[in-house]
Amino acid sequence: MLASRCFAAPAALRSLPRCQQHSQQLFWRQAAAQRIWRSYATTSEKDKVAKFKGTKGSDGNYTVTLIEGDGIGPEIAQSVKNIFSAAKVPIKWESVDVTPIFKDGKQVIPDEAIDSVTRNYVALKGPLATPVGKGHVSLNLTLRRTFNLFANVRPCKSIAGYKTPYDNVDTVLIRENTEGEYSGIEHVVVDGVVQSIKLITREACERVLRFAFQYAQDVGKPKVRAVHKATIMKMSDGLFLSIAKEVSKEFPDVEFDAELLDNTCLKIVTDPAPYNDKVLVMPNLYGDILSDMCAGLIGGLGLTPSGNIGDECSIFEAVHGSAPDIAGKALANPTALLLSSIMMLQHMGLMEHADRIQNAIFKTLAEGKTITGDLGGKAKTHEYADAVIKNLA
Ligand SMILES: NC(=O)C1=CN([C@@H]2O[C@H](COP(=O)(O)OP(=O)(O)OC[C@H]3O[C@@H](n4cnc5c(N)ncnc54)[C@H](O)[C@@H]3O)[C@@H](O)[C@H]2O)C=CC1
Ligand SMILES: O=C(O)CCC(=O)C(=O)O
Ligand SMILES: [Mg+2]
Repeated sequence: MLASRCFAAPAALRSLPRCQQHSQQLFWRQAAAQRIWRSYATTSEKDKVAKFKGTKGSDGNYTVTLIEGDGIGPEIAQSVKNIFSAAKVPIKWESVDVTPIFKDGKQVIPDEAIDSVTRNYVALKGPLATPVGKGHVSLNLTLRRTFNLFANVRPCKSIAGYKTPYDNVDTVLIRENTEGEYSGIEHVVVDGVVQSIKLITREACERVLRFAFQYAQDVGKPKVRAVHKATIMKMSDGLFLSIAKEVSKEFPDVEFDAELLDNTCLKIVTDPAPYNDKVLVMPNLYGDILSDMCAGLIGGLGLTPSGNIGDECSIFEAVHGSAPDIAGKALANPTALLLSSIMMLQHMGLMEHADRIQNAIFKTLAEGKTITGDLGGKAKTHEYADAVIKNLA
């Protein structure tokens, strides 16, 4: 179905040489799915936006797509399901499998999965493993592009009661989520020489930067800082930076500055406190790396959530991957996926449920009696989830 949908790749891509366009075909074809415009003739703008934040069925439940994912995915997804069920959250999960299938000689995500997210607007996703080198392209990236989830919001906040070298980390990183170094446009120039293209477009920069300024305003962070390396990538990061300056003029109440990525890395691990009043916004790969680094400041990848936000659909997922080293052993910390599901509930406007579950998570972590191995505890994944359920009371 996807392959047959007509979708024009952006002009910036069409102008690339043929061989480079080719490696992008999967992404752009799947991006066609988010072009299946629905008719809003009878829907007001306000209703339209509300609709994208989940639709309530006649039984009072919202249907949310669930992609359990690989490795530790099913174990941590089970914790979320158990806790949501105990907390009587009005959500019905629609589980889908995104294992790529061959279609017209290409590997694509099954239509059922694409259709489910398109229909429900909101999804929770476990980690999806990407093979190193040869093999299918990242399904994480494919999903982000398919649904045009242009902003990846990655908050990272110290957990009360869990001691790390810093008690006061409160960073928010917003990562451009559809292009940049993740574009996957690579080819062999001659034997022994390969080229990888960092594609940056004005359109994608503008939308993520505008989102970052708006986000800062909405959550009361007074500053936005663009993190870049425009000293070296003068054209690509240079474009990102110059658009950041332009967009900043639309938000006179938000202070704007910029910092070189390597300097940010040094300064944030030396003292994260000066970053608490800022939203950091950056090209794709920088956000990927910096968000894992920030997770290290508060206790690791078991604790950091994220949201992939688009104009229509949104997919919430942990920052971490499939953790093959601990998969199937009930050692995984489900907190990161749980906090992602809290971001999802907040996005859907289900604030009371979000607060109640979040309080139970933080109480369980602060008590420190039933925490998982990554945090120095002995609890199995399900034992921690059971402790959270007890703390819902
Ligand atoms: N968004 C996604 O779905 C992501 C997928 N990946 C994929 O995951 C696979 C594995 O990648 P890695 O580099 O090993 O990164 P990873 O994030 O899966 O694991 C890194 C380290 O953190 C630990 N860890 C991660 N999550 C944890 C949790 N919830 N509880 C306790 N410990 C946890 C792991 O045991 C491992 O030691 C790769 O195939 C990669 O492509 C990686 C990052 C994000
Ligand atoms: O798709 C992948 O394999 C990696 C994704 C990733 O590391 C991330 O989104 O943070
Ligand atoms: Mg990553």
